[in-house]
Amino acid sequence: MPTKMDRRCFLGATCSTALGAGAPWVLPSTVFGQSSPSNRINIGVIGLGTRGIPDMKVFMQNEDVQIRAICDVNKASGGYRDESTVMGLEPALRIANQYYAEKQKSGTYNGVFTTSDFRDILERDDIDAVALVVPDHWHATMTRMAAEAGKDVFCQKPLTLTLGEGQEMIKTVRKHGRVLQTASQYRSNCRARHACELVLNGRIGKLKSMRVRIGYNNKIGPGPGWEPMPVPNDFDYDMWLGPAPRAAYHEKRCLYKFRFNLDYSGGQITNLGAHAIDIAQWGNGSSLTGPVEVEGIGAKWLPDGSLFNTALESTFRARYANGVELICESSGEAMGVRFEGTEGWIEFVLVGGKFRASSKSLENEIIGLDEIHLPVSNLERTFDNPGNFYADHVRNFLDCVITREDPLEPVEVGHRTASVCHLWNIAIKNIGKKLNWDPDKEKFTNDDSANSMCTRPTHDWS
Ligand SMILES: NC(=O)C1=CN([C@@H]2O[C@H](COP(=O)(O)OP(=O)(O)OC[C@H]3O[C@@H](n4cnc5c(N)ncnc54)[C@H](OP(=O)(O)O)[C@@H]3O)[C@@H](O)[C@H]2O)C=CC1
Ligand SMILES: O=C1CO[C@H](CO)[C@@H](O)[C@@H]1O
Repeated sequence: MPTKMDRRCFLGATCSTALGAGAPWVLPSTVFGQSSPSNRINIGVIGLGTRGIPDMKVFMQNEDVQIRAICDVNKASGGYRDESTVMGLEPALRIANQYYAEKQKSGTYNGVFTTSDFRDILERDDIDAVALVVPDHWHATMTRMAAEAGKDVFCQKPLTLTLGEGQEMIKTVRKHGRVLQTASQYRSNCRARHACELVLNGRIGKLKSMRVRIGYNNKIGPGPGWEPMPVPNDFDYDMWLGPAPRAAYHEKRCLYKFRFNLDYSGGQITNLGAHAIDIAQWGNGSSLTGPVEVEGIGAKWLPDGSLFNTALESTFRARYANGVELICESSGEAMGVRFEGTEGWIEFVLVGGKFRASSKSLENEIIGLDEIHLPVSNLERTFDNPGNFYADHVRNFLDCVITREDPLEPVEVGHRTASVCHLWNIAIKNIGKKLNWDPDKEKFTNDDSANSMCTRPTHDWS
């Protein structure tokens, strides 16, 4: 007999109508029999930095996965988020070879293909899917090319660099019948899902507002007058820049810090907003749409000419067609989302995965069979033990590669989450203006200059 919490997760899985996300159909991995090599899902990992090496390990630990190929423009260096850890192509290759050598008990393994040009991976017939763990300015281009090459895609968040990229990605992924999972892994967290199901089922009355907190910039960049640095040996800087504008090299432009330059990312607004706003969108039932009005309340930047040009901190407000208000701000408190309703509140703190609510009994609340249930990636998880939900999110992708169902965060949903982050960035460049946003047409209806910020020219890198 399932416990209360077991039962809730179980119901969530089986009754899912997947508000804003395709219903998952989780196939047991026994479908692969002995996981014979011919039945394995062959993966290429592109980008082996701060997140890429951990992602490769998560994929590798699935019995039915074979890492066939890896790609990075950097052979090896330190200076990523954890400055002293050496990452890049060579350390990743050592990790993969050692893993497979130990598994085969042969002592050696040399079966992983390496390259600094991701197109070499896309043209291989033996690759089923790619994990794109590269800076944000590459996500759209690599997704499009991977889909055209017939590969399924696990793409890191934020799915896009600009608002304009999303529809093209959706079109290409759907045209080629590919599975795409956005790596906003909190949708695989049992507590985040419970919070959203409670909100969607009216347990805090009518939802009035959502308060999102994200962190401040966590790195320091050089100020005005910074001096370019020589491009390191064994680093293909042109291929790192790719579709972004040409720019003089500085180590703080790359290696994790790309987040703080608008040519490659959107600062913490897109970096962390892609997690926290994703959960707000889920709980509001707006995963496939967006707000109708947005407003920048305040922002601080570094002096002009600094290498880092994303907002240091900011506050943003938006309103949805259902009347719900979204208030987002930079904060020293742990990243979180607080849903406030007419009869109570619920908060999900992403860092540490904590659930808080106006009433303790909400933790144990059961969602009935005839109520709204959100999709689940791992039926075993319970509220008391959300487990390794990142691994569950990856597994959900792999299951969908087999079943051809949509995963928890398909391309449309990843695009809409990223869009709210981009609206935040555009709004804080237009402080004092209330911008009306048409989420169907994906256009501002009262400001042409804001519309011009939805797309950017790209460099012809090929
Ligand atoms: N879901 C999550 O929790 C997390 C998601 N992320 C996301 O992952 C992505 C990567 O971030 P992160 O790992 O921190 O960044 P890093 O800079 O640490 O790593 C990115 C890697 O990709 C390499 N790279 C860049 N361009 C190319 C290219 N054209 N072909 C092959 N490799 C390339 C980089 O090379 P080089 O070493 O030379 O810079 C680097 O090794 C981001 O979109 C980020 O938002 C990151 C952390 C957590
Ligand atoms: O997605 C992410 C999760 O958290 C990290 C910070 O701790 C981010 O930098 C990263 O991009």
